[in-house]
Amino acid sequence: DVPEGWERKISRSNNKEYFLNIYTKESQWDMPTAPAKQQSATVQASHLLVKHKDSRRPSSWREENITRSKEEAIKILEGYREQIVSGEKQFAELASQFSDCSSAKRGGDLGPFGRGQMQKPFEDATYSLDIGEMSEIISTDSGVHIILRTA
Ligand SMILES: N=C(N)NCCC[C@H](NC(=O)[C@@H]1CCC/C1=C\[C@H](COP(=O)(O)O)NC(=O)[C@@H](N)Cc1ccccc1)C(N)=O
Repeated sequence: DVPEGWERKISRSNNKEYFLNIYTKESQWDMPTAPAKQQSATVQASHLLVKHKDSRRPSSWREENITRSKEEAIKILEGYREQIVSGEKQFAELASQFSDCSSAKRGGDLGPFGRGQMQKPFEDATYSLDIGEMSEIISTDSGVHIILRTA
């Protein structure tokens, strides 16, 4: 039968058998060969990035040549963070309007990612958030970010 922690399911879309990890709710087509992991290897997050003149790439879909200082970027981001915390604005609304990352087109959503994919300060901040929690302002070579962990 299936190793511990897995459940055999039938896909409603193609009637094929698949396997569900009962802990992480992740699913896979292949027959599992080991007991189900109790922690998901990936996380999902959205972010709002404000770049500055010292960013590794001081340019974005919003602004061809970004010249603001890092201090200015932090002040701007603090303003957005306050609007989100107060409930005045939704994270995705501000990210889609103001984020200097191409993920702005998806309300800031970066999709799922595992360790080793994002810059370390970004990865560590995301992994230390609970699902639904928003980070303080964090700094990477890309600029300054606020992160909302979504999965
Ligand atoms: N899903 C992935 N693995 N994509 C590769 C991520 C590379 C990674 N990126 C970062 O760590 C920072 C934090 C989040 C976004 C980001 C930077 C930049 C913006 O900064 P810039 O590079 O101009 O300095 N946005 C991106 O990369 C976007 N493709 C992210 C994205 C956009 C739309 C959909 C999915 C992902 C890195 N190791 O540099």
